[in-house]
Amino acid sequence: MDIKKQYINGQWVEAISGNTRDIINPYNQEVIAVVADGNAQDSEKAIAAAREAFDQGDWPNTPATERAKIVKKIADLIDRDQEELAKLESLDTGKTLEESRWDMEDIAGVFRYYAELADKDGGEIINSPIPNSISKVVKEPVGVCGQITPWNYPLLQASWKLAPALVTGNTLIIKPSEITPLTHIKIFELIEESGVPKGVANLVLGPGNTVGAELSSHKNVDLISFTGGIETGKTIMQAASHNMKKIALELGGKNPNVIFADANLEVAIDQALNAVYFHAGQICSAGTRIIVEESIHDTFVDALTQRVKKIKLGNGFDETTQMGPLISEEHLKKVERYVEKGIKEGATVAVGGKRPDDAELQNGFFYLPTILTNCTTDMSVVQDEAFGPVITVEKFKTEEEAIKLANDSIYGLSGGVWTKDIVKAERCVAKMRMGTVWINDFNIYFPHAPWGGYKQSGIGRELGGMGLEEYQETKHIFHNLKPETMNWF
Ligand SMILES: NC(=O)c1ccc[n+]([C@@H]2O[C@H](COP(=O)([O-])OP(=O)(O)OC[C@H]3O[C@@H](n4cnc5c(N)ncnc54)[C@H](O)[C@@H]3O)[C@@H](O)[C@H]2O)c1
Ligand SMILES: C[N+](C)(C)CC=O
Repeated sequence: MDIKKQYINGQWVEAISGNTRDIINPYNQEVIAVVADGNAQDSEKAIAAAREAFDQGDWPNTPATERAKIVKKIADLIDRDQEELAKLESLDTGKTLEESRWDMEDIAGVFRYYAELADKDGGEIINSPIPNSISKVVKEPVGVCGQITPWNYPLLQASWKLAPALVTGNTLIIKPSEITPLTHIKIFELIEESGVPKGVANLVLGPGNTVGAELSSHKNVDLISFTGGIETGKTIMQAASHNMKKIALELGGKNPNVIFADANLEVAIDQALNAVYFHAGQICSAGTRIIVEESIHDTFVDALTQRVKKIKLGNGFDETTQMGPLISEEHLKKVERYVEKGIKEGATVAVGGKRPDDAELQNGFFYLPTILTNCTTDMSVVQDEAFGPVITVEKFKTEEEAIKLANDSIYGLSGGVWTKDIVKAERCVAKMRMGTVWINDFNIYFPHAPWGGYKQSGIGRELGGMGLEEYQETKHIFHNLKPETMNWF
């Protein structure tokens, strides 16, 4: 197999060490690609290229309209190569091809959205209180941006970082998860084809504790934008403090899905499945904490369980497959341990709770879609992010209790409320401490609305206007049109 390379300073290059890494299909453990496996030296080289492109190059001062044209071209190229990108994403992550196709549509939409937003903010004239002066506020790029992405939605999470960074005139180095680099490599072919100048966008491949750590700590990186787990987020925050770089952190979630007895139960049950079992629950905003009103608890759980029993596991490329594997053996074991601990703490397995027995699934990292009942908020299984296909069910009697349970978490990424009572719904979401709340829906996101977490789910916002501002500095320019001496000293 040809070695897939990094993209640094406009060149496709192997790792300086010459090291490579096998990329594994989580459905059957076959090697699907061999990629360069960089280390801190490769990061250093990419940072130097991005620094030079920012300090000496034209990109930061290129008119926003011109940058927007290039970013829009990237969107068009994504559309052109959508099927190839979707297949690579499914091979690499195990998610169904249908889900990857949705992701690719979303991704092109993100590039298009930011291309359209690029030239809309021309700054602001301030009504200066000082006579004979002009006071204005302009937005400028932050500088060299380090970007680190996770394995669950590799290219989608990258698009939330690449598109706003590019249209605002920054230069960047992105590092995908070492186990899912394939669509990042492909999009850099498209970035090259689109005409982004050399050095502006760089791709470094390799592990977090070398390549990622260097990006987070390096003095020549002005901003680090990270999507991944809380513990890694803390490490990155500490590393970023070395040169006080700006940070944007999109971290985990343990997302409550509150179901009132007066909800449209048919829809609530159907969407409760979608909220968790897409991509085998490996979604930061998965609605894994079902909090259901006691009077409908048994009916709700029975109906949900019947539907879960019918979920078809398999190869993401098979059109009948509804749920693919987990990402790795290590992650599968983590999910197993999490469920075992929940059972020891008193949870009951309503369905699933183990690996499937089917012969055809034994080479993949599969875990059955699972529902745990009799859960209480003090259990680790209710508090910790499983990042797998596992629902925990808690009961409530009053609205107040439901909100208290929903907020009882170190996380604050997202949550949902199901009820036909619109006043009650608005009352609840006003009290829910999360960055995104859905009423009578779950897991909806689009480029126009901000995404990010309260509490330990993160710092900052991606998407929307706020996602653009993350990549901008704000400068106040005061111009004295009639300078005069004061003769104070
Ligand atoms: N909030 C969101 O929008 C969002 C979206 C997707 C995933 N996530 C979260 O991501 C997590 C799953 O992803 P993961 O397992 O890839 O997360 P992770 O934290 O293990 O890894 C994420 C990235 O960080 C890198 N990394 C690891 N150690 C590092 C270090 N010391 N310094 C710098 N970089 C380092 C990894 O190589 C990878 O590229 C879950 O917690 C999930 O909730 C959040
Ligand atoms: C943000 N989202 C839902 C696309 C992916 C989270 O893992």
